[in-house]
Amino acid sequence: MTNTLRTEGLSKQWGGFKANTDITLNFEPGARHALIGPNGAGKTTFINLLTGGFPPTSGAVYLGNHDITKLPQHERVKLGMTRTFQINTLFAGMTVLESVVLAICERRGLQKVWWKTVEKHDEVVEEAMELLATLKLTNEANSITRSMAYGKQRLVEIALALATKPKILLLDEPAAGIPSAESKELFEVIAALPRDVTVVFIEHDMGLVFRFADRITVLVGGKVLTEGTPDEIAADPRVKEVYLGEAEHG
Ligand SMILES: Nc1ncnc2c1ncn2[C@@H]1O[C@H](COP(=O)(O)OP(=O)(O)OP(=O)(O)O)[C@@H](O)[C@H]1O
Repeated sequence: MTNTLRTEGLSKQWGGFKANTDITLNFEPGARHALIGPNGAGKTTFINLLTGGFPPTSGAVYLGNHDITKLPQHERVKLGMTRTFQINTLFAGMTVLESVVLAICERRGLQKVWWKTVEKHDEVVEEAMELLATLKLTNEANSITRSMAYGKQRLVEIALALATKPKILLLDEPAAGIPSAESKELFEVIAALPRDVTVVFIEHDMGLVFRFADRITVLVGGKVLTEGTPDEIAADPRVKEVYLGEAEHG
């Protein structure tokens, strides 16, 4: 499958410290794939290796038939893999619609001409409104992003990532710092995204993970402990041990 993301023997070492060791994983197209594990397990490091935040010490990342291990982040985005970024000060002061229009123009290479070509402008606004509808943000189209609830701001970040038309969307704790009612709503929207987008996400809230993931990978000490369906993971005594041990120490 051209949309399959996979890694082979991916490792990252900081000096003598092994943050990721020999991670070989397959992300099925359309999956809602959660990465879980205790603090410091190497989840964010792994996402950074996938997106090109920094290079691996060894191993490879493939998107379909492309070996993307050495590609910079923007090239990976062009091939269909993107992550969310915190809304920067420029986007925070704009309306939701303006931000998404700008992101779509960027993808279409229209950033220098869009305000001149009314016809294209209409097309872009239409695409932006469709995207906002997918994310249940239609009513917020004209709101200034920074004035919105945090849960809605996270959705705007996802809208900006989706404006690049990704096949793979990577989310590092999308619900961090938002009230639980809003995070459930956020995950409902994420779960309902079109199935042509594979979603890989890190999440600490096990309620959300088991409700919304269809595959789960457990990382411990930088290595894959196990991988499977939510039922398989819930029944795995090694996983219980890791989380019970963490609870006892915490
Ligand atoms: N740039 C870096 N230099 C040195 N060590 C790093 C660097 N980035 C991460 N680490 C270390 O690698 C380990 C894994 O960190 P990482 O952030 O990937 O874990 P995590 O599973 O995402 O943790 P959390 O759930 O707490 O966010 C940690 O011990 C961290 O201190």
